[in-house]
Amino acid sequence: MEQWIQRLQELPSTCVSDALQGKSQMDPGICPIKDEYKVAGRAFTVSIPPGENTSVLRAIREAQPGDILVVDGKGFLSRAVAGDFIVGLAQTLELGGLVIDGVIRDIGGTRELGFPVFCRGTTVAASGKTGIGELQVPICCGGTPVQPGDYIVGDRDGIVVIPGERIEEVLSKAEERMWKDEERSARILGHPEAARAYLDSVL
Ligand SMILES: O=C([O-])CC(=O)C(=O)O
Ligand SMILES: [Mg+2]
Repeated sequence: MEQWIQRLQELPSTCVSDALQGKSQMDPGICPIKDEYKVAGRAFTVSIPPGENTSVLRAIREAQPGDILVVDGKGFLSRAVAGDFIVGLAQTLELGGLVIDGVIRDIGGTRELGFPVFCRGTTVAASGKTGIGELQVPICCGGTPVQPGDYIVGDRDGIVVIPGERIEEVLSKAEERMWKDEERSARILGHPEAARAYLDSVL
């Protein structure tokens, strides 16, 4: 695994967001189907027309292990981009996760798989299989541009997109932020005098 991805996996999405000055996050309507899910890795992008998911299968076949499939389903809420079978295929081929601007189905079975999926919710109806769609093109997912090869970090707080060429700089800033936050909390929280001194220093 790329050392960048290992470092990304250790980071809360909030620190990555701070490193990007609060920009580049997806719409908060795209949520993990289990609270504890986390995704961190390179984006493999998929663009599909509303209600059509053949290209998701093509993407699962083409993507590398660890890749995060980022699917622009145009926010369509009536047809499922995937269900427990398609998510199971992504898991079997060791992809890193699925981020969908759209909905899934078979939610019970999909949760049981233990594979990280982020989406806008569920529906009962399947998508069509006409074969239309594009892989590894620039897309917009949850209102945010995503290029093939950008990096994605997502958890219960939200999903952040890191432009591929900024990964090194953003990682360093986000790590520094995380260490500073941890040090500050350990020093101040639970210590009333330190808490008062902190408030006096910032107000
Ligand atoms: O077949 C589909 O399009 C969605 C589905 O139910 C599955 O993946 O299990
Ligand atoms: Mg199904």
